[in-house]
Amino acid sequence: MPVQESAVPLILGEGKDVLIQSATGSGKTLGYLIPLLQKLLNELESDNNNDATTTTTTKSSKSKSSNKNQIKLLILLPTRDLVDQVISTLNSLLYYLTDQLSPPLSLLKPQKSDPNLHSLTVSSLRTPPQIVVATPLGLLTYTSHLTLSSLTSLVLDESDLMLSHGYASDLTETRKLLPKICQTVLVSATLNESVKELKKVMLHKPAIIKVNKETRSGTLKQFYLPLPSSSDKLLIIYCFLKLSIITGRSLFFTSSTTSCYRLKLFLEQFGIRSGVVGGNMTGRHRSEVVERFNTGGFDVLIAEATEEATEESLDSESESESEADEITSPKKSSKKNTDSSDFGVSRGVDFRGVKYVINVDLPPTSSSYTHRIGRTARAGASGIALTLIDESDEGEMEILKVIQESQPRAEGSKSTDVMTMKEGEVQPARLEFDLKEVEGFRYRVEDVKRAVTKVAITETIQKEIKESLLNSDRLLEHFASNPQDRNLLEADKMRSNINKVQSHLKHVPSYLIPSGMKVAKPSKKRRRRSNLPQTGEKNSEADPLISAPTESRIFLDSNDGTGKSTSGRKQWKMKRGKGKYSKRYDATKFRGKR
Ligand SMILES: Nc1ncnc2c1ncn2[C@@H]1O[C@H](COP(=O)(O)OP(=O)(O)OP(=O)(O)O)[C@@H](O)[C@H]1O
Repeated sequence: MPVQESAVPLILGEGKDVLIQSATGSGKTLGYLIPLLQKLLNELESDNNNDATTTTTTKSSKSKSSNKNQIKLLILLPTRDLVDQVISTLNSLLYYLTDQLSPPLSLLKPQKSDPNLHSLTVSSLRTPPQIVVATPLGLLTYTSHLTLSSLTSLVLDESDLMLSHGYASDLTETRKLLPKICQTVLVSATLNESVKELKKVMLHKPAIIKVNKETRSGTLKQFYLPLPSSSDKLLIIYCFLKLSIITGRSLFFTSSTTSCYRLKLFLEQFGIRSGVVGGNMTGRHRSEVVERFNTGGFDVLIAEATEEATEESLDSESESESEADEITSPKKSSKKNTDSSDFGVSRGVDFRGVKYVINVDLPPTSSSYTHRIGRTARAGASGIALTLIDESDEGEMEILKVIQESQPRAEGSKSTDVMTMKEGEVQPARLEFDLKEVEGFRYRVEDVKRAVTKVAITETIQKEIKESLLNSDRLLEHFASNPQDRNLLEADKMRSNINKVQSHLKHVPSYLIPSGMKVAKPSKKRRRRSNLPQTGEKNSEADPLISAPTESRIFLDSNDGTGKSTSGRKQWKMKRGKGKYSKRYDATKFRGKR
């Protein structure tokens, strides 16, 4: 990966301070972790060699043990979710190094749901590990229990978000604890005022690594779909999922916890399993849901994008000229950290194999848009981003324009690509989809929408919170000594009025499927060749409630750049250059004949 090719020699070979600015999903995390871990191993080895050559044996053994128990590498991140993610990546990298390095320690501000976290962390700090991963606030919570005087490397990851999370004063405090010489790496996907601010204050004669989007090997195609009103969004989501226009792992971004659960309950009624990651959940619960999604537990993940309100004001801020020895937030009033502010999933979280990012609610800024769509097309893979827009809302249309200005033009693609786009087209490009094609589904969608009541949504949220508490490791001890609390929660969890799923809704009646989207019945010969089961077919023909076709009709079949579905015969002709797709085809002659 280009970012790693550049970062490793600069960080490890030249020992420079480095600013890494590269697109989402381009491999920045390993870009700094690998060289810094190697540097750490080199330091430990040289410390050990020095000890071996020291003459007094008593002295040497003392210093050996102390070297092993000093914090050498500190990684700061703006959210708890990112701290957990980096700890998990580190644990995999350190798998074969357990005899040389102790497990990394995370420092997080204790929350009400983690009453024992503080004492556990303090006891871990009695024999400090070499690597600490923390949020700035988490680090400052434990300063009286640790020393950073031996630190040799510091990383500020997702640094563009650091100041918008109100960490300016915390970072100023942290700087006071650092030794004078400490190699620092600043990492960000975007270069905004926060990053410039931090660069000025934290880096000394830095090398700058800027990897352009063009170096990405997979393609990220961006579309928007204007809808007459926001109430059409659920109709589109239902149709795209049920008609297999969207297949594979998809991430749906909404702007509130309620919209997350409304969508989840709505999809549930149609037999579509999904998971939610929202601000109402504990960090551990969120990590579990992400892990279940990453390992194929379900294909639809609905995420609440919470951190974007703070970014909004940042984006519009003009350049601030601050003194170079104090970190100030580019925002006029710095937002103070709260427990919920250090959560965010559209930034940095590594959702694996995401094929589609769907913005159910429009992100407020171009920067939050960039980060959301960066959850797909990661590590050289391809992906599609689709944003649903309420065209009656002028504000949304304005934001769309700003987003389009910020995004690269379409690269253009061959007919084999998932979705064809014209070279140089503005992105996100309009997806040509006629809502009339799916009008037949409106009745059932509206019916189900009515069934997803506010009460049902609130109960589901409460149920999730109870589930979170029941599964909490940290409350295990409490439940062991207070079983009545556990029983109360269990009983409460069962008392729910959430609507029962109606199994007939799982199926899509074939008479409702638009003709352009019906799968052509293959010939007998082709059926044999593709080993399709020849029995049981009668049933599906006789039953009007057959399941939807499993192939994507719009994204896969659209080769004419319009996004409209095309028939199988047209497909065949296009592929083989027959008929009007032949090079020798003369349109005037053809018209004459007719
Ligand atoms: N050299 C590599 N070969 C293959 N996969 C890689 C390589 N480096 C990183 N990856 C994978 O690429 C994905 C994206 O990497 P990473 O999370 O570091 O991206 P990022 O640039 O930090 O993105 P973001 O800005 O969204 O945080 C991860 O799943 C990671 O495991």
